[in-house]
Amino acid sequence: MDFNLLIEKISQHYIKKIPFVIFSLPESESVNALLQKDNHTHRITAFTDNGFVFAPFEYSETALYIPQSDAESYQCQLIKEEIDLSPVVILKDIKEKNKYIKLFEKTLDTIKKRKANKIVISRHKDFSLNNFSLEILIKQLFSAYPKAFRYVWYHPETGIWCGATPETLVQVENDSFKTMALAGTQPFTNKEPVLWGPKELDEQQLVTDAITTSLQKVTSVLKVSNPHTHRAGSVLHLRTDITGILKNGKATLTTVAAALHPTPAICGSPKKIAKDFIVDNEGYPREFYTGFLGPIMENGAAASLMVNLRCMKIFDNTARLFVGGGITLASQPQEEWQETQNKMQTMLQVLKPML
Ligand SMILES: C=C(O[C@@H]1C=C(C(=O)O)C=C[C@H]1O)C(=O)O
Repeated sequence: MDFNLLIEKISQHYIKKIPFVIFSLPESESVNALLQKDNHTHRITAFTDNGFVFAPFEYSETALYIPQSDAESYQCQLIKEEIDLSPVVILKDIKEKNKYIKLFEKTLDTIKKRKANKIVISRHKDFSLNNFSLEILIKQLFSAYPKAFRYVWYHPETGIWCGATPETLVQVENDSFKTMALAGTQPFTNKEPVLWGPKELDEQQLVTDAITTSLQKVTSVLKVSNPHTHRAGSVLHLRTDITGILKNGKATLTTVAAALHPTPAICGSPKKIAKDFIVDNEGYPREFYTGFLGPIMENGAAASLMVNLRCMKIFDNTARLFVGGGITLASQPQEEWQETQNKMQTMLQVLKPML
C-alpha cells in the first residue's frame, strides 16, 4: 500500500473511533501500521503477544495494547516531504516560568538534603490548533525527524498521542538486547566540536551506572560504549550505548522492561525517591509521557520499546506538549527552563501548519 492511501485508511478509522497506531523505527523509511478491527480495549501484562504496547509513566504491569491478531497490519515506504524546521516563537508566560522555577528549587532542595542524586522534573503546555488534520500531522511528523522513532497512536481511552523520541528503552532480538543511557542536553548549533562539561558528563555516568546495575540480574554479558553526541532535532544529547546478552531462562522482555522502567533518564536516582517526588510535586499527571511504547514481535522474542519523549496529546483542537529535564546538584534554573523550551520545539515544528 502507498503512504497516502494508508493515511486515508487511518483517517477513516479515526472517524470511526477505532484504535490504531502508525510508526517508523529510528532511521527507517519504512512505515508500519496496525489498525484494530473493533474498538475493544486490550490490556497486556506479559509481553508475549505480537502487537503494539502503549504504557504510561506509572506503569504497574498493565499497558494498553493493539494485538496483531485483532488488527489489519500494513507496511509501506515513507513519502518524504520538505519540512520547515525553523523555530516557533513561544509567547512568554511569566506565571508558567515561575511555577517551573519553584518546582526546580524544591527539587534542588531535596537533592541537597541528599535524598536523591538526580530527579527529572517536567511540565506540560497547551497550544490551540486552528485546524487539526490527522493527515498533516502524520506527514509532518514522519518527514521531520527521520532519525527518531515516530508514532501516532489513537485509542478511544487515550485520544491521539504522537511523538518523535530519540530514546530506546530496550530493543530485544532473541537473547541479545540494546539499550541506552541518554542524559545531558544542549541546543544544536551546528558548531563542531561539540563540548560537554562535567555537569553533563557526571549526569550521564550516573544514568549509565544505574542502568547497568538494574540489568545485572537479568544479563550474562554487558557491554558499555563511551558516551557520544546524539542529535535529536533542535537539541543534542550525550548518549551511551549498552548492549549484551540476556540470561538464559531468567530474562524475558517483560522482566527487562520492568527492570529498566522508569530509567534515571526520565525519573531519577534512587528510583523510588525520585518517582515519589515526581508524583507528589510535579502537579499534573504525566499519563503516557515518559512511559514506553513499541512493537512486540515473535511472541516477545523481538521488540523495540521506546521511551515516550518529545511527545504530545491532541484533544478538542488542543495540543498538549510534555517536556522535562534532569536536575542534579549542578543544575541552574534558567538553563533548565530554557532546555524545556528547546525540547518543546520538536513537536511545535510538527504542529506549525496547524497553529
Ligand atoms: C525528560 C526528557 O528528556 C530526557 C532528559 C534529558 C536531560 O535531562 O538531559 C535528556 C534526554 C532524555 O532522557 C524530555 O525530553 O522531556
